[in-house]
Amino acid sequence: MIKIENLNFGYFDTEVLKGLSIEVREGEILALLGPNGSGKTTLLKILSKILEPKGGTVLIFGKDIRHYSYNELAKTVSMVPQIHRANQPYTVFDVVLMGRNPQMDSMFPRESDKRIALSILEELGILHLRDRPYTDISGGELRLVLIARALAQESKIMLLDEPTAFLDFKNASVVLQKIVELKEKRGKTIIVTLHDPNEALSVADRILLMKRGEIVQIGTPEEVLSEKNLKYVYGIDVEKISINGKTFIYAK
Ligand SMILES: Nc1ncnc2c1ncn2[C@@H]1O[C@H](COP(=O)(O)OP(=O)(O)OP(=O)(O)O)[C@@H](O)[C@H]1O
Repeated sequence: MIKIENLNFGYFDTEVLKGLSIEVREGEILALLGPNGSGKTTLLKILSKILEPKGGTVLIFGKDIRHYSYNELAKTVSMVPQIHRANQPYTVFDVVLMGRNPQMDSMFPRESDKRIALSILEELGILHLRDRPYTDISGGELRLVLIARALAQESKIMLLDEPTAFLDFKNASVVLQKIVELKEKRGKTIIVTLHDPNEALSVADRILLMKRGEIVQIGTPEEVLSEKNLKYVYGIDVEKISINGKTFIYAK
């Protein structure tokens, strides 16, 4: 579904992604894990054509990302950014409706587009915010709105950059459950950056562990989240414990 070969990228003279080769399988949740600055967001920005590779290829459904128009790519790939500056006081409903743009033939949303936006707001438990300006909501509420906007896009591939950042304990768990549901019920392919290995353990089919723009290991959570790998990547000692058949990782 996504095939990345020998991908290189750098900002100015600084190399940030160094010869990455990865295949992302249809219908899987791939979690990107790695310390701050390891290149996770940069990789997502390349997959959503915000940045262009400096070397190597990215194929999405067999087609080079360079040959996708922005509109065509937006039908296939949606992105929930890590940082979003809300400038204009659009209502929450209008922001979510904007997610329908790539699917619309004219400038005007159809009734069906509005229905989709409303049902997504309801599904994420933020229907009560629909008429509020999205400049005047909390950081966690804004994150849910951005997730709703990406869902409204109805793309096969979703990229989520730290979707649980700023969320309270309950909403973080709602979003993680939603990610799993999106895969299981809607067949989405999801690439998600996370910081907490426990969150990655709970949702990911596979984990890509990165350090300074390179792949440390890609594989199942059990394979990748070894004490040795985590020590190598984060420089801390961790311990894995099992409670009722579930594994948890904590820093010692
Ligand atoms: N616009 C930019 N201009 C120059 N350097 C940048 C820019 N954006 C990111 N970088 C640098 O590229 C490297 C990778 O950054 P990136 O944001 O991809 O990492 P990350 O793994 O997503 O980090 P985090 O977990 O902190 O979000 C870092 O060294 C960062 O300082």
